[in-house]
Amino acid sequence: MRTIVVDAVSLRYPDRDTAAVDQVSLTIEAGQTVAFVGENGSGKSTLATMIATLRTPTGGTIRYNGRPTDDWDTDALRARIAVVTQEYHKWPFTAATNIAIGDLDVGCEQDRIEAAAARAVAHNMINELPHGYDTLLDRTFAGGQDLSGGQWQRITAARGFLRDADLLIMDEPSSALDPRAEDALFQAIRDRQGHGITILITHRLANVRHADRIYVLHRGRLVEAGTHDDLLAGGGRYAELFTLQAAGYATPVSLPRQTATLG
Ligand SMILES: Nc1ncnc2c1ncn2[C@@H]1O[C@H](COP(=O)(O)OP(=O)(O)OP(=O)(O)O)[C@@H](O)[C@H]1O
Repeated sequence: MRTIVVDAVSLRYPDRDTAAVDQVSLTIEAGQTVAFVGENGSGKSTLATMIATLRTPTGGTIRYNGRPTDDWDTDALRARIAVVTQEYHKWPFTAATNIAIGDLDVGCEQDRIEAAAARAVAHNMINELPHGYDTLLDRTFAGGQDLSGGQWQRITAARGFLRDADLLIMDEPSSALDPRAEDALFQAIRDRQGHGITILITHRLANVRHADRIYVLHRGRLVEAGTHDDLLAGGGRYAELFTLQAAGYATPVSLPRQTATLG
């Protein structure tokens, strides 16, 4: 994929008075990692799902390599796109099948599944399950096992890496991950930089510093765009949100002087 052009794209949900995404224009070049940031409800996921061809804009056009999405064979286009969201499905199949679920029609070798799991910090965790990759991830079956939220999120991220897609969209991929897993996942996302296009949506702004371009959305509109350094220097909304979050981490932790008495 050489370019994705988003040209004055809008989307208004049928039951809403205002547009969730309002006349947004941006261009993503081959190999770029870009981030969509902004407060809750600012339109990040809606914009990403339109770019992933999962929703149709109510205004404007999206072009892949210069051709509007309508001119593409939808299945062929979607086969080049992988989307990881917070709302994942838990399939009552093995760990391996849960990772390969979107690509079963093309067949997946075990080593590819394991490589994707490793990038998603899931490989060791799966190996520790009673039957490794063959463990059934559903407790209602004999020998089956459920996973924690963070473990499921790793399986979901592995689904995204498996396809080695031209475009990978990661929408809050780390909300349930522990700090070590989160750091490793974002390193794997950074490793794509210069190869495929990655769109990253996250509220943890420390993780978007390396993005080639950061797009800031507010009430559906694109209000700022630039690198982390550009946006910090600009002193706008991104700088405000980043500084607010960084201050939370910089504050020294003061332990309470007295231990609360239980009972
Ligand atoms: N299926 C839907 N039907 C109606 N309105 C929706 C739907 N999905 C989202 N919205 C509305 O569209 C707006 C943008 O939502 P969206 O999920 O794109 O924001 P977001 O920036 O991704 O938010 P968050 O940070 O909370 O994930 C919000 O006002 C939301 O309430």
